[in-house]
Amino acid sequence: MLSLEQVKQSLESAGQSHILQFWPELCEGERRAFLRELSQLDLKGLEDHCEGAARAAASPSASLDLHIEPVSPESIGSTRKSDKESLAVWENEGLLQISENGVGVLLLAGGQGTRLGVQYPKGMYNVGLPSSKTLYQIQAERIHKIQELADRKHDSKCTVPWYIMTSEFTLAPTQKFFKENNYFGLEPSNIVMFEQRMIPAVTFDGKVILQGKGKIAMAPDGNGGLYQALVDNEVLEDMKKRGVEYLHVYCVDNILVKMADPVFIGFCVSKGADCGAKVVEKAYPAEPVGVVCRVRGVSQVVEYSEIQPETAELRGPEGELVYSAGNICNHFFTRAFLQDVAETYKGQLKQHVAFKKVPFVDTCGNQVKPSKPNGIKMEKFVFDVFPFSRNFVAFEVVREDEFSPLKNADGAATDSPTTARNSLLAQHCRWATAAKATLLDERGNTFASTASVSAGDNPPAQCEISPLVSYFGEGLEQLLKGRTLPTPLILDEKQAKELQAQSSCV
Ligand SMILES: CC(=O)N[C@H]1[C@@H](OP(=O)(O)OP(=O)(O)OC[C@H]2O[C@@H](n3ccc(=O)[nH]c3=O)[C@H](O)[C@@H]2O)O[C@H](CO)[C@@H](O)[C@@H]1O
Repeated sequence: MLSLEQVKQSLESAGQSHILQFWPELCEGERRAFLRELSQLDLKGLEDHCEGAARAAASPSASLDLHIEPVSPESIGSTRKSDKESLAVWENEGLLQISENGVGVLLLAGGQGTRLGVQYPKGMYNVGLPSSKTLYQIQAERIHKIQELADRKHDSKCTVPWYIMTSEFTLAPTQKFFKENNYFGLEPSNIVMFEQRMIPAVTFDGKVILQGKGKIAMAPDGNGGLYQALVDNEVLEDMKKRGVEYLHVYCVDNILVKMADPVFIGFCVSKGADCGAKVVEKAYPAEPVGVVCRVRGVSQVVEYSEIQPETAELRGPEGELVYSAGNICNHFFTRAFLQDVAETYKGQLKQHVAFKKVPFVDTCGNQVKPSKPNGIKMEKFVFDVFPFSRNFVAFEVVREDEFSPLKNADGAATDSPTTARNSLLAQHCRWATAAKATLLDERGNTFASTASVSAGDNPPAQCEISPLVSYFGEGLEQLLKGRTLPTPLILDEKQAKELQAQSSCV
């Protein structure tokens, strides 16, 4: 820990002496805690950070819209447009890589979930499924299942390690939650949690904001903080030790996420890609998803907060959106590419500016909750490494099968707990129907399968299939074919065993 004198000098030379203005009022314990916090700050980089933020506030970066063009449809792989044989080849390739311990998954879970409005990590959220499973549990069970599918196919005993990037806000509660839930049956040594860095929020004129008299307003450095965090926590070394060559990076809130999706992994590997992104067709111009496109000829994502509405609304001759490749925050990276980023490109990542309402103490020491933005948070984005890729590929998937994010609290028309729950249940109904089962509602009427995702729609049948039973709908016909099943139905491992036993008796 630095001395008060050392910290004082550094703050003075960075033009930030106001940070210690309430020092005389702090008690001994508060002083110690504050000094510890300040010692951990990158005091050398503080001046640059504050000046950069002030510059960005004064002249927001020019829009990229003048230089963007869509990715050509031929350069996007697609589950919808590919024949069954190609899909099977990719799936086999992916399962092979998984069976050889070559694939890991990395969860971005450092965000604060402000829009959802909960005080705990989003992964702990229960969207109200019949099983009451949380997002973390669903994801853990998908890892279990994909390991099992790869093992069964290749007679292996593989591991898909789960890397979880957290932040100061989410690390402790996530660790506690996993421990309390016995790591959802996964081997704890195969779950690697690590923390991303935090950076100070700054006023428009470049002064660090004090959240309390002895506390700086800090925020995680964006999901692009991943690359620094990989270095800080020696994650690439851990991957190397385990033989992990391919990483599937994904965000916490998509209830339909296919962890280590063998089709996606296999597609990227067979194309020799070092970097890839799954996309879905955008639902409407203002949908809050980034778009995969080309800027000055180079593939990248333009974030929804940075594209001009006129550009987002552009339509082609058939009425389709010109910029329709919606980023679902599911990325593929080779370890070699991540190593290059860590060694060469990490420092070149763009800083994105977000204007936020940051609670602060005013000069008289009063706590203020601003009603309009008063501060700047600088963030890096995970996809900003795409331009450094030598072979970037995009892969289009079907929204109903793969994308239903939880962003907003209930009451919102989209991306809420209700829409997430309905998307999963609707998918499971489709699987059950495809496996030739008939589902009955409480009055004994037959349910039609649906792709419902809108909050206003009728809820689909309460049919939930545990990921431990089926990962993408496989293996259900032998359990369900020809059966008429009442709902609510939770098809978990126990029930699957019973159905299996009944089928073998027939
Ligand atoms: C920058 C980015 O990726 N934007 C994507 C993100 O937007 P969106 O704005 O929805 O991104 P979120 O703020 O939800 O963050 C995405 C993920 O990153 C994590 N996180 C966020 C901030 C942070 O400092 N650390 C951290 O780990 C979150 O926990 C979450 O898992 O998801 C959308 C799809 O749902 C995409 O269309 C957007 O292009």
